[in-house]
Order: sequence, then C-alpha cells, then structure tokens
Amino acid sequence: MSRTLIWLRSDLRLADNPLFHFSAPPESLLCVYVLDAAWLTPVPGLEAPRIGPSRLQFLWQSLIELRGELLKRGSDLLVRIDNPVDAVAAMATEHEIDEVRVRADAGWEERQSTARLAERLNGSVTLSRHESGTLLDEASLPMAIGDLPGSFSAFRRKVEEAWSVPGAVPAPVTLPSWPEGAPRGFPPLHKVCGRAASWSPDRRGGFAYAGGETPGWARLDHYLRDGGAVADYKQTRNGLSGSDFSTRLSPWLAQGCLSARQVHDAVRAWEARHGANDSSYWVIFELLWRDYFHWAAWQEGASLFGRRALPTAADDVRAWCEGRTGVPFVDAAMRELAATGWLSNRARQNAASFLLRDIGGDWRLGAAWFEHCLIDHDVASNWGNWRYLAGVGRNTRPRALDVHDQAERYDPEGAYADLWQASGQTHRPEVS
Ligand SMILES: Cc1cc2nc3c(=O)[nH]c(=O)nc-3n(C[C@H](O)[C@H](O)[C@H](O)COP(=O)(O)OP(=O)(O)OC[C@H]3O[C@@H](n4cnc5c(N)ncnc54)[C@H](O)[C@@H]3O)c2cc1C
Repeated sequence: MSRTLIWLRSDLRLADNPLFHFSAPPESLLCVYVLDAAWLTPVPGLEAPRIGPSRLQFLWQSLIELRGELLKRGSDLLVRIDNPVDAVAAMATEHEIDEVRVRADAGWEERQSTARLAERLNGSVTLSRHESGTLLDEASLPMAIGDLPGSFSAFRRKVEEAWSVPGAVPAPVTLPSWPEGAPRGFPPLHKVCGRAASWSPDRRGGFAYAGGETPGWARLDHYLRDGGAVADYKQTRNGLSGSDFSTRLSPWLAQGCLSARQVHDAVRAWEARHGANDSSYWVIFELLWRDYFHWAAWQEGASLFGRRALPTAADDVRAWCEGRTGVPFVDAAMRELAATGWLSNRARQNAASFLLRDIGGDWRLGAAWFEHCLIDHDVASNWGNWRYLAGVGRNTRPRALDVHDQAERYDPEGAYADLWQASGQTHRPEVS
C-alpha cells in the first residue's frame, strides 16, 4: 500500500499547490503542519518570540480553513507543535510512509530542515521537493540562480523580455484517504498562546485580516471588482491609512493561502475585461519584487540573516520598537505595526530607515522585530527588504530614506501621525 505524507509549511492552500497534484495518487495521504516550538520562545537580544500574536492567529485560521477543505475531499490535517524535522521523521516511520512531499522553500532554515529530514529518512523514504507560490519557477527563470542580477531592474527587464508565467492549477476534487489509525486535528489556539487567541487588531488600522483561502479570494475579488481599486493602484499605493490603497494581499501570499500565479491570473482576467493600465501592470511589478527577493534568498543562503548573533537591543532601539522615538511619523508606524500586525510599504520603509539612518541601529534587530510583529512575515521579503535598505549583501548602496522629508511629502497634514498618537495630542511632521 503506497502512503504519502505532505509536510505543509507556508503553502496553506489546495489550489495551485503541486503537493496535492499526483500523476498516480497514493492509497493513503497524511497532511501535516508542524509549528516550530522554537518560534514561540523569546529571541535573545529582543525578548520577543519569532511569531507574534497577529500572525499566529492568522496561521491558525488558515489551518482551520484548510482542514475544512481537506475534510470535504476525504482527507484531513494533523497539526503539531514540535521540532518539525523530528516530528515529520517520526511520523514517516510510524505510518510507514513511502514518500514525503514538501515545498522547495527559499529560506535558509527551511532548506536546512529539508536537508536534515533527508538525512533522517536516509533513502528509505522518497523526499520530493516542489516549487510553488512564486510567479516563476527555477526552470522558467531567464538566468541561473547564481547569476541573479544585483539590481531588481536588471532582473525585471530580463524576466519581462522572456515573460512566461504558467497559469494557476485548480484544487483537486478528491484526495486519498487518511491512513488508518493516524492522529488528526490540532490543539486549540488558546492552549498554544492565549494572546494570539484573543488578539484583535486596533480599529484605527481600518482592516481586519482572516486567514485561509476563502478570505484571501474574497479580498482579491473585492480589489478587482468592477472598475476596482486596482484601476488606481499606481496612484494610491504609497498611501498610509485605509483599506484599499494597496491590495493588502501580503498575509495570504505569505502563508500561501494564495499563490502569486493566482493573483497574476486574476489581474490578467481583469485586464481582459477592463483594459490593462499602468496600475494593473504595477501589481504584477510588485509581485516580481516578491519573486526577486525569493530568488535572492536562494542565492544568499545563511547570509540572508547576517553573519553574527543578534546584539542586545539598546534603549534607543527599544524605544523604536515601542513607538517612542519622539518622531511622530515614525512612532505612528511602529505603533500601527504593533497594534495591527501590518504596515503599508511606505511606512515600513520609513520605520526601517529611521532605525538605520537616525539611530544607527543594527538592521538585523529591525528585521527580527518586524518578523515578530508582522502578520505577513515572509522570510525572503522581510530580511531581503531590510538588507536592501541597509545596503548589505548584493546591494551595497544604502537606501535608507530621510524620514523628515518623507513625512512632509506623504503626511503633510500630520493626519497619519495624529491617528496613531497614544495620547491624542496633535503633531505635525518634524522638518529637519
Ligand atoms: C523593511 C520591509 C520589510 C518588509 N517585510 C515584508 C514581509 O515580511 N512580507 C511581505 O510580504 N512583504 C514585506 N515587505 C514588502 C511590502 O512592504 C509588503 O509586501 C506590502 O506593503 C504589503 O502590502 P500589500 O499586500 O498591500 O502590497 P501591494 O503594494 O498591494 O503589492 C502586492 C504584493 O506584491 C508583493 N510586494 C509588494 N512590495 C514588495 C516588496 N518591496 N518586497 C517584496 N514583495 C513585495 C507583496 O506580496 C504584496 O502583497 C517589506 C518591506 C519593507 C520595506
């Protein structure tokens, strides 16, 4: 009897997920997600766990929704909190698995885990890695990963010259049955983390995320409906507050509830109905940034995280984390981040720039704090954007912005800074 185990990571969807597509289906299928127990313990230097309450709640919602979809198709889901390699290796042995399927993740730690699992399985079980989630896969990249251009523009030009993004694949209608006697289900969130179970975003953020494929599709449909917010994306995307100035798809893309190809197909379908414009092109352009950081993470390996252990956050870095720098535009961003788990791209760039340029803080502390807070944390996008702004690694030109100029340009009336004032005082952006 053939038995397959699917080890899910940041690919929590059934549609356009090659892990669920079989040329010859196995007789039974075990679908497993293992939350790394280490993510729940405080990171030395920062004293905050890698996964904060907003993302943990979104993750649990995504897993609950995925389990429902698996059950409808005759399968199920098992969620554990453990060391992922130990847990998957033990389940493979216990349930006499022939094949383990896993996504070919770009993150160095995920790649190391996959390699450690291969050692543990020791050839007795087939371990297959499947690419998914990005627009392009390695075979359709117009260059070898080792030759990835140092600049995004050069990458984009080459990709656009040889444009070939495959279409998304529909979800399977039915799946092989659950192995007899295998455990199923998962612990309730309040037993894992009380703060995550009771988390609710500050209403000033103007948006509430819910994990899972269905809410992800609802958001995409909303953004593309009729004329749709997408029609003006290029003009609005530098916004700071509100629900529709950008797609807000990042959490679903980061957990893999949606794939970039699904978004690409939907935008192309919108263009076929309404006509392509600069804005619809720009959404695809941003997805290409995501792909670029994904491939850069492949190339950078362990150096994505820098070379040394994190230093301890000094008082000025802690003040930055807590939105107490005294610069209203920056403090607003840091408070919004902590209170909602999400931040516009413009606010992320400014918050990061202040740490780098004004405080002279270590970029890795900033990236680690974002990793803790962000509902949409994606290892390649977060650590890659931080490296890019700090000018380390492949791009040696620091790109940190002058936040005082930025506040004048993007928050001239101080409305954003006012919105996130803890005390309700009114502040105008500071001019240096
Ligand atoms: C310091 C810093 C850290 C960041 N950390 C993350 C992260 O952990 N996860 C994450 O998804 N994005 C990250 N970004 C990129 C970007 O800020 C967010 O993707 C974006 O703000 C999410 O909002 P949206 O979905 O409305 O994006 P939109 O503007 O609507 O863009 C559509 C999609 O394109 C992708 N995208 C857009 N800009 C970027 C970019 N600069 N880099 C990579 N992908 C991009 C995202 O998947 C996004 O959902 C970071 C940016 C900075 C400056």
